[in-house]
Amino acid sequence: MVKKVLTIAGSDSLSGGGLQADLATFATQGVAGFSVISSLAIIEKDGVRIKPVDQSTFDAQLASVGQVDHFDAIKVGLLCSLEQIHSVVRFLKDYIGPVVVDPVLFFKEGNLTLERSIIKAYIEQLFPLATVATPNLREAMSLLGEDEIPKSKGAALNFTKQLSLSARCAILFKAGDEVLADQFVDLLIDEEGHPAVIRHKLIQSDYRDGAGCTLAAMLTARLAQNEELKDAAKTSIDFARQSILHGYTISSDREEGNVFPNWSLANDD
Ligand SMILES: Nc1ncnc2c1ncn2[C@@H]1O[C@H](COP(=O)(O)OP(=O)(O)O)[C@@H](O)[C@H]1O
Ligand SMILES: Cc1ncc(COP(=O)(O)O)c(C=O)c1O
Repeated sequence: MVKKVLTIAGSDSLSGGGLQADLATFATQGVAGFSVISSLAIIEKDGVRIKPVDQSTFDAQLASVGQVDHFDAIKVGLLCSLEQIHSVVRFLKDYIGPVVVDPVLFFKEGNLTLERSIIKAYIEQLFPLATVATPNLREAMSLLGEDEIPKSKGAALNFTKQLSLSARCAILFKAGDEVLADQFVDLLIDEEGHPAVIRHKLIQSDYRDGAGCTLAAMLTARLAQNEELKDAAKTSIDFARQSILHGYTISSDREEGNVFPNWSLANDD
C-alpha cells in the first residue's frame, strides 16, 4: 500500500527549503507526496519576500486534499497569517495520524516579521494538535518569550521541557551550536515526556539552506512508516547531516547554498 504524506508549506523557487525540500525528501523514502501551498517565498539577494496565497485559495487547496481518504502523516511548515493557522487547525481537528509542525518563524535568508498573536496561536491552537514540533534556537526562544540563550545541556533540556509543557506535544528542539562549543545539540522530549539529548559533530558548511525543512520532512516520512519518534528523530538528524554534507552552491554570487536531500539518488559522475 502506497504511503501518502501531505506537506502544508510555502514554495521556495530557489529550493532552499519549503515544499521543494519536503517533496524531495519524501521521494527518498518512497512515499507519495501531496502539497498545500501557503505562500510564495521570494528569496532575493538581501532578504526574503513572502507572498501569501489568498485565503480562499488556501482553503480550496485544503478542501481539495480533503478528498484523499487518509494521509499517513502530515507536515506543517510556513504559515503566514492567523487565518491560515485557523484553517490548518480546522483541517487537523478531523485528522488521526502523526503531525509534524515545523514553526517557520525565522529564515536563514532574512527575517520574517511576526505578530505576537501568531506565536500565541502556534502554542495554544496548533501545537496541541501536533505529534511533535521542531523549533530551532531562535524559534524556541520567541515561543517561550526568552531572551537568554541556554548555555548548557541542562539549560537546553529545561527549555525543551518547558516548551513541551506549554505546547502539549513532543518537541525536537534544534538547539544548534551555541549551547556547547564545537557540537551541534538536538534535544527531544517525546510523547511520554522522556528526554534524549543528541549531540553530534558540528559541520562547517555554508550550504545549509533547507536543513530544517529536510529534517522535519524526513521525520514526517518516517512517522508515516510507523517508526517510533525517538528512532525517527535520530534517522532524520542523520539525514539532515548527510544532506548538508552533500550541499551545493546555487550561484557564484551567493555564499550560502542549499542542502541536497536527494544525495542518495544522484549519479556521482
Ligand atoms: N552545522 C551543522 N552541523 C551539524 N548538523 C547540523 C548543522 N546545521 C544543521 N544541522 C542538522 O540539521 C538540522 C536542521 O537544521 P537547522 O539549521 O538547525 O534548522 P533550521 O533550518 O530550522 O534552522 C539540525 O537539527 C541538525 O541536526
Ligand atoms: C517556503 C519556505 N519554508 C521554510 C523555509 C525554511 O528553510 P530552512 O529549512 O532553511 O529553515 C524556507 C527557507 O527559505 C522557505 O522558503
